Amino acid sequence: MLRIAVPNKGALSEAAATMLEEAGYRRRRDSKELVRADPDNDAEFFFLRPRDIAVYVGEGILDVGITGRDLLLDSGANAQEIATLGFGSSTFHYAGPAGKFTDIGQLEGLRIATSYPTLVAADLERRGVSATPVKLDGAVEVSIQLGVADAIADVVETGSTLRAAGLEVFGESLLDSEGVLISRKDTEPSQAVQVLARRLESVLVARRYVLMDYDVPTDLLDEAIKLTPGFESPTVSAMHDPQWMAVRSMVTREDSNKVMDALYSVGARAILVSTIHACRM
Ligand SMILES: Nc1ncnc2c1ncn2[C@@H]1O[C@H](COP(=O)(O)OP(=O)(O)OP(=O)(O)O)[C@@H](O)[C@H]1O
Ligand SMILES: O=P(O)(O)OC[C@H]1O[C@H](OP(=O)(O)OP(=O)(O)O)[C@H](O)[C@@H]1O
Ligand SMILES: [Mg+2]
Repeated sequence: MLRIAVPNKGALSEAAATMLEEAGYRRRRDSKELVRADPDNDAEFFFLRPRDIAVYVGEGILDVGITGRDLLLDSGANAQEIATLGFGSSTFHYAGPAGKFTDIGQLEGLRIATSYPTLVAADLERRGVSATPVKLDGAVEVSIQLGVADAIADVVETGSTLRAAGLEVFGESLLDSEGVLISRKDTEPSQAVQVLARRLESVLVARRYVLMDYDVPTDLLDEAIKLTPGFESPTVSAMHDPQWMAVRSMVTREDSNKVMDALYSVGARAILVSTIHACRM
């Protein structure tokens, strides 16, 4: 039985649940359910605080989990990233009152409020800056105004929380984070974990790519398939009329309209795009 840790709430929970559902796993019935059996997939889901997930996985209590890279690093848990999941992206930055700081070195001797004290302490040490992390659970943007800190270090997604508090980032970001699949460090992920990872990777591919079909005059085939090289190689099929060929290939969703325009210019016709419901690459 594969035991999987999933964020029970917060910024990662909805996207994680949707992705698992698309990967064929059972979704929980309501947001209060903390354990969900999925016998069809020989799996059991545990809905936990994302901050705690790395600890359960690092201890080997649960086999695999979904959390944020920033939370994984801050936990110091014995867990490793085995896949990136393409949601929950954020950056992690130092910030202070607008105009006050330009350089991380200016934090020497100051207090820095953060919900990620381990991450921040490690970053300061690496930079040789001696400052004091002040651990807060959240709403760290207001801590400067309340006099418990001189600067903050926090997750920045759109930047609107910082702006609303009259703060701005300074210095380089500490890290770029996103949702990740994690397993215990120094242990080869089991077959079942590898199947889960492959299913999740397939969801990303199915979201990112479309299937493109078109007909092209046989003498223009080589020119057309340069525009749609696909993964391994495009599928080229004969048509009833020998002057035409049919081509099928995967194209990134993002590029699909440009590719269709270019194919049309080359002479391709009946260009069709379909979504990929599921795949294994
Ligand atoms: N706008 C965002 N705010 C907070 N976390 C975000 C955001 N965008 C992405 N994340 C990521 O989500 C994870 C934090 O999830 P968590 O559930 O702890 O935060 P939260 O949504 O702030 O929940 P909480 O209600 O406990 O504050 C981190 O990996 C973080 O990088
Ligand atoms: O750059 P933004 O798009 O504004 O997002 C980042 C903000 O969102 C999160 O806070 P959250 O709303 O989770 O509240 P919290 O501080 O209590 O965790 C995070 O801690 C930042 O404060
Ligand atoms: Mg939060």
